Amino acid sequence: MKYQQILNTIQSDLATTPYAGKVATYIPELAKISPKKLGMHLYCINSGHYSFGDNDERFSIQSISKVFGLTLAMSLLNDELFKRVDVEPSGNAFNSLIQLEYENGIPRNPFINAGALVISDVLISTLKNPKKSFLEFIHDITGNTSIAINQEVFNSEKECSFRNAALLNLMKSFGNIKNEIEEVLDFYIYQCAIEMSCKELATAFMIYANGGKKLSNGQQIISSQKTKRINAVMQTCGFYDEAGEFSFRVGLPGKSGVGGGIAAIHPEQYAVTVWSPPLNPKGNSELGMYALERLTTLTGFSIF
Ligand SMILES: NC(=O)CC[C@H](N)C(=O)O
Repeated sequence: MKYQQILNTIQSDLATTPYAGKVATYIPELAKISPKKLGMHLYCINSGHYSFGDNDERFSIQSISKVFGLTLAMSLLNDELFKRVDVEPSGNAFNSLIQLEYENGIPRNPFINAGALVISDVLISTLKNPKKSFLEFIHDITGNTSIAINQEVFNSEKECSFRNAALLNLMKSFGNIKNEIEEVLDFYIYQCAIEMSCKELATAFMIYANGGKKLSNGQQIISSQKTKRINAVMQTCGFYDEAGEFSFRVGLPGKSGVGGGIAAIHPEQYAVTVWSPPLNPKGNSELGMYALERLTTLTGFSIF
């Protein structure tokens, strides 16, 4: 089967697949999104773009932004970064506080909230204007300068980020947050409030499939050695306490967000994104995971 045919098959499979997932409500603004939204975009190195559904509609990327934060931090710093955040799967929920207490404020990995908050802290210490640099980084890797944050989602999360504030306070008590808690929280929530479509996200994630280089012009955004490491962390930690299940069913490095998006890559082959807002109990898009499982099954193409 050709790729577009495979995507069409997945689209019709999904239309009849029952789901139990629920749209995220703990950020009130996200609760307004229709659970019926569904889009998928496959961007192949050799043969270009394939898609279906709402693949051009922008949604809140939420925790998918953690991959961009890590990339930016790794492009600015070397191994000293990993003294402040580890690279082990957590086996816990994305916003859990538990391990931090007995692991001296060092988060398990950069893709749980605690780890992404440390990365935000590092970026604030390193960059003059972190919000601007973060957005410019996304503009650069997508070639699209219209990508921006959704102000309502930003305001909405700011009003209810008690848990992230708790994580920051706990880590600061261990000396692992250097800047003001309010400033780190504000920058972290800003990243999460960025909106991108499946197509834009697949274009951004192409750098991880393409050895750290932009496909459009060959520009090296991050070294191939660092790209290997980012992909390894996506494989082992991209889905919180469901990282094993995602590897088992899909077999690709990837990252999810509570906006219902998932971005994944196959090194040297493709970047793929899917958006379906209803989340399973672990906070990952239920139909999104199923769509990607179908993709690697129908193409016979996973990293395993
Ligand atoms: N898993 C996610 O997408 C969580 C991101 C969200 N902004 C939070 O901090 O709770």
